Amino acid sequence: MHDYPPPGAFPVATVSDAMDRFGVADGIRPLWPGAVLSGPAFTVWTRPGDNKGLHTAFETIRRGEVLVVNGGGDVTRALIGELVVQKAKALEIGGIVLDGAARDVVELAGLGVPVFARAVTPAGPWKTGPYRINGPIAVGGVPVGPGDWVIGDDDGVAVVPAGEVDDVIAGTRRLLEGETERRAANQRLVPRG
Ligand SMILES: O=C([O-])CC(=O)C(=O)O
Ligand SMILES: [Mg+2]
Repeated sequence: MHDYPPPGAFPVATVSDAMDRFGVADGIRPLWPGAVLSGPAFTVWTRPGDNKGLHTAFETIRRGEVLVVNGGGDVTRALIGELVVQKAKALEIGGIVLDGAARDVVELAGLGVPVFARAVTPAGPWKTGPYRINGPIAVGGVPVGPGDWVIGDDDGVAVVPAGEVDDVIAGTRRLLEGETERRAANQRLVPRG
């Protein structure tokens, strides 16, 4: 498993800027304020509204890995809730990103596992499959493969292809230096007239 920067080390917005502003999962939001994640993807492609594949993923997912689920963008069934996220916490995974929905949001915030999803609904999931584990998927229109770097913060989620991580981190650092200079210049502004 790759070692990627710790959660919150880099703003997702700037990392995306370093990929020519690509790589952002459209419409995927944190389910509680302040949630940050960073780690290698463990991917699941599931039938919309069905979480059997997620339970299978929990049999092999490793500490620090981020469970990334292509649920087809379905918002009518929650793929996870408190009980699933309790498993995620016990296994110390890096977090969960769903192109789908979740429920039990008050309890999720209390558990402190970073969870990002397209929607919230009280409707529970089906549990029959089919699903695919650790193959190429898409989340919010962005390709994700096993081991790609997934990062999330209050702005949303971005995915960096595993082979581009070093270049993107170097580019992000350069952009952050430029932003520091622009911030200082902004603070020197004074009103005219
Ligand atoms: O019933 C489910 O599979 C989803 C859920 O609410 C939980 O994990 O707590
Ligand atoms: Mg529940």
